[in-house]
Amino acid sequence: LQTTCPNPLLSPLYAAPKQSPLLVDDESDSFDIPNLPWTHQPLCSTSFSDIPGEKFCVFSSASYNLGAGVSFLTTPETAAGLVVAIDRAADHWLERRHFKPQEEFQHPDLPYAIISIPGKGKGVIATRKISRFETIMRAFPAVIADNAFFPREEEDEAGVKFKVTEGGTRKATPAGESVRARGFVKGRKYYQRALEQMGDRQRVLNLARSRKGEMHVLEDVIRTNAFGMTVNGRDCKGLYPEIARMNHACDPNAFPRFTSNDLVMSAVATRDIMPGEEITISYIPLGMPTSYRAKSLGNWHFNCTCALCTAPAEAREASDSRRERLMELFYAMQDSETQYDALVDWTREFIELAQVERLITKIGEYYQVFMKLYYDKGDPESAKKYGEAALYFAEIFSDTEGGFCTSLREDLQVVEKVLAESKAKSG
Ligand SMILES: C[S@@+](CC[C@H](N)C(=O)[O-])C[C@H]1O[C@@H](n2cnc3c(N)ncnc32)[C@H](O)[C@@H]1O
Repeated sequence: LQTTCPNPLLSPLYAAPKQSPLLVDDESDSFDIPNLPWTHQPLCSTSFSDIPGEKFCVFSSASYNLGAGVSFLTTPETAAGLVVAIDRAADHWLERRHFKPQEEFQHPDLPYAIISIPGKGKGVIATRKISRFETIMRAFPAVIADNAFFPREEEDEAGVKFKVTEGGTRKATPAGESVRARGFVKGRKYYQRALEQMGDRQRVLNLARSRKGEMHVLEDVIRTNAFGMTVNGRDCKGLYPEIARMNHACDPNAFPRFTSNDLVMSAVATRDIMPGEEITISYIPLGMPTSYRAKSLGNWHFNCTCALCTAPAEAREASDSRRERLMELFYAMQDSETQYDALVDWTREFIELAQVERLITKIGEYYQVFMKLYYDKGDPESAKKYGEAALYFAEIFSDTEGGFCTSLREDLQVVEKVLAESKAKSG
């Protein structure tokens, strides 16, 4: 009986760089060691966490990205894990030429320009034809902040206000005190520090704001412009100033793709884009009907004027009914009572509707589910077909080294093994 891990050093559990020389905080004697990118002593606090003693700090590198700089509001462990990714940004120096604090921007080597768009502030348009699946832009972060810096406030059925923390624990708020107000005050010092330590503040301060006056300017900019993302297993908001100029559309022609190994956020074209066409991304989950989208976009504090939301009622209703049917089919297909023949019919119907609704960036997700369904129904051939297609799209639109692609590759290996075994048996 083996009671200890045979090779503890290789276990991912042991990979956390607890004793790593890269792990520093406000109490470290020296953070000025050769491998560290930080240009300032971290500023830390234990008040952002419900876990006793857990620290969150501001880590900044003013020299990152040709002096544009970056600040991370995160734990010392996560910051230590980011050091290698920060270094990798150097590989992309050619694509960072456009990092200048201009409000409007065009460069002959880049396929887009940032211009004013009536009713939407600034926006990004194509300056030449961009082909489907082409990477339009690669953006580097100005700030990545853990969600612990953004307390949410919710009410229970009796109307009592709760602070919802990162770990999901709920704390009742003292009567009459606004948690949002407390959150703002607490974070203010750290946002200010993150801003001051950034090389190029204008790059961030020029960005759109939607809640003026209520909170620290950096928090407002982050809430208006940042992407939700997972970094080292933690939920964060990432501010990528150049890509943040892209406006929202409910049927967008681009998709933001985050790669964890270099912290780059790219915009990938989901279809051919013609010169002069606005380049858009979706700020909310794709494939939802109008009422859900309006509610979701309410959190972004603007009324959507995209082509789908302003389309004639007939077109919107037709799109809504296709989207509702897609959801209905997706649940029905996953019901354990579903027979194989029905699964085949519904898969065909589902794919046709998803094509009409142009949900190409969701295809990887859908096909992963289809792979599992066909595998469970004893059809590994079809499972393999959907698994391969899922991986093809996942590698275009998501992090090739991330969890989704990795699990797809592992699932495909299982399916291929089963197929090889059954072929060996029959042959
Ligand atoms: C992330 S910024 C996008 C860039 C922004 N237009 C700018 O000037 O920097 C988000 C803001 O852009 C505007 N916006 C984005 N998409 C829009 C849309 N579909 N309809 C109307 N306004 C939009 C809203 O003011 C929103 O708060």
